[in-house]
Amino acid sequence: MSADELADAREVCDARINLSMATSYQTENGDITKVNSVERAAYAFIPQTPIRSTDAHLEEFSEAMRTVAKTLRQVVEGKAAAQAEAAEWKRKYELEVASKEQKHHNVIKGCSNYGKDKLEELASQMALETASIDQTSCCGNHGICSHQILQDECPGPNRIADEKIVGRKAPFRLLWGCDGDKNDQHRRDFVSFEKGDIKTAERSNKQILLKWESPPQTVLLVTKPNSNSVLALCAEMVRWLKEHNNMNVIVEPRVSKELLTEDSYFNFIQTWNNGQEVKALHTKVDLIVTLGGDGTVLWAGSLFKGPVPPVVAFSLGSLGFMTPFPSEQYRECLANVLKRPFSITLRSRLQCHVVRNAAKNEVEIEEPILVLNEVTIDRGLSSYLTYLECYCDGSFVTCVQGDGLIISTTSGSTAYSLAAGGSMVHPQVPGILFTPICPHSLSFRPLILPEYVTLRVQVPCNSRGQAWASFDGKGRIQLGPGDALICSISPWPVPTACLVDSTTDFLRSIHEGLHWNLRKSQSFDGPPA
Ligand SMILES: NC(=O)c1ccc[n+]([C@@H]2O[C@H](COP(=O)([O-])OP(=O)(O)OC[C@H]3O[C@@H](n4cnc5c(N)ncnc54)[C@H](O)[C@@H]3O)[C@@H](O)[C@H]2O)c1
Ligand SMILES: Nc1ncnc2c1ncn2[C@@H]1O[C@H](COP(=O)(O)OP(=O)(O)OP(=O)(O)O)[C@@H](O)[C@H]1O
Repeated sequence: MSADELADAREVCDARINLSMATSYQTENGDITKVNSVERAAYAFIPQTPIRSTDAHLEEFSEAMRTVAKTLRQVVEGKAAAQAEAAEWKRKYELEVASKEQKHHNVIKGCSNYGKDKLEELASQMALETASIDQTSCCGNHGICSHQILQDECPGPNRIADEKIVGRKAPFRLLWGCDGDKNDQHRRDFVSFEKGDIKTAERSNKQILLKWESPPQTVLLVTKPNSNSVLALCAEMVRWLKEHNNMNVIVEPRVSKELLTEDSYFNFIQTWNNGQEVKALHTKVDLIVTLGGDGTVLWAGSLFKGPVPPVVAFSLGSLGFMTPFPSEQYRECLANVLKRPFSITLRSRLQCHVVRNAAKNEVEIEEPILVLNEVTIDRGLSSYLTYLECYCDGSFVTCVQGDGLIISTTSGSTAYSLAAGGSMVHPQVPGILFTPICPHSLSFRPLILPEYVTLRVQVPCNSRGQAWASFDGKGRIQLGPGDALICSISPWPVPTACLVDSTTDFLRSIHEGLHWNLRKSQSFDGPPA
């Protein structure tokens, strides 16, 4: 070895000694700065020494092996602990099952020895005890309590201990939003949660039938104007109702005049002279008969701001989506409706309020406007985009920028909303349709919201223009910046008589009225599938 080689070897040794000292220093004191300066010196030397590189790899390898060994040891120890714990839980569970069986046996034995009086006494004690056990839990006062059912165990001396076992599931109750406490029985029809298992009511046939308890006596006839054929049929029907059924007939003032001009025979018909009498109509009318198209049904509904008597709609229009009865067979149809039970569709209506300057909370209290089809908020004659802010129960829904918005009932889903791209919805489905008109957006799909929400459509204060609200295509009202329209489902539906039943009539209307999904069938002699 030359003198130079010897000097190099010494430097290597010195550096290795420094490094190991520095490492132990780090372990003992954790002084990172010092270690780093030593490491820097060491690593500066490493490229020059193949010995250092091999040592470092060996150190890393042994460290890795130590880590693997440690992990394996932990796994083995953990598995053993888990097995021991599982065995302990199994033992406890078996003990509990055995003890429960024994107690249950005792209770049944106890029960069979009790007389009826004793059982009643125990049951009432049980109710008292339960009330005192948990004063905060609900027992039907605010909703349906699941633990009302959990308490249905056979009473006996071990009742409280039993309850602990029977009531393993935490009792809970379902509460019903803002309506609070009323009408639990009605709600049980929709959802039950016996023993804490939430279950919806069985889907039986929910077709509603109307059965007269005493014969109907008064008919209101509503007819499409400006039609001689309708007036002729009206006159014929009035005669038949009077002569064959001895019924009182009420018609609109316009129709009364027309009939009396034709023949003084119609002196017996009744009509009204003012709005007060219209308001009282629902107290006198047993049945409404309409002669016309869908517009006449809408018109008849609009005469009733509260309850609506059942409507029998004869078809004398072109589409007749809501007019299932054929006018040529009016005698048979009316005879059936007057004497036998018949199916009805409860068509929900929207009640709409216009609120002026809603931003300042200046609420204008007026009678709501009721619509059977829809309320439309559009740009009217304005050439600007309508800009509308929409809220659902106080939550922001969206801003409409386009020609407008349709808020529709499910009955109205086949009218304007359908033309604007909304879904067709069976009229008995409880919902409100939210359908934009020509939105200037690629992603504005129509929505269907639950029937219990309240919608608020507001023209923002900084809107460039006005908007217009119209109700079943009529009665336009201007909405200025800051004004709002508020709508929700009215408690007063329009009950319409069905020719067959709600579903059959609906499907017949979309097939025959709208030619829904009409397509020539593919011939069978094409290429194999
Ligand atoms: N682009 C459109 O489709 C459009 C535009 C404006 C109004 N309308 C609808 O017209 C209704 C007013 O009806 P009208 O007879 O007084 O006016 P109308 O005489 O202009 O008739 C409108 C058409 O809509 C049909 N229609 C009405 N209600 C329907 C329903 N629930 N289901 C299926 N079709 C229905 C009618 O049979 C008629 O063919 C409004 O409530 C609105 O829904 C539709
Ligand atoms: N009793 C009424 N008084 C005033 N207007 C009515 C009355 N009945 C219907 N109308 C109006 O007359 C218009 C036409 O009525 P309707 O839709 O019933 O007939 P139609 O247009 O011939 O039928 P279809 O719409 O099926 O073609 C509607 O705008 C409706 O509002």
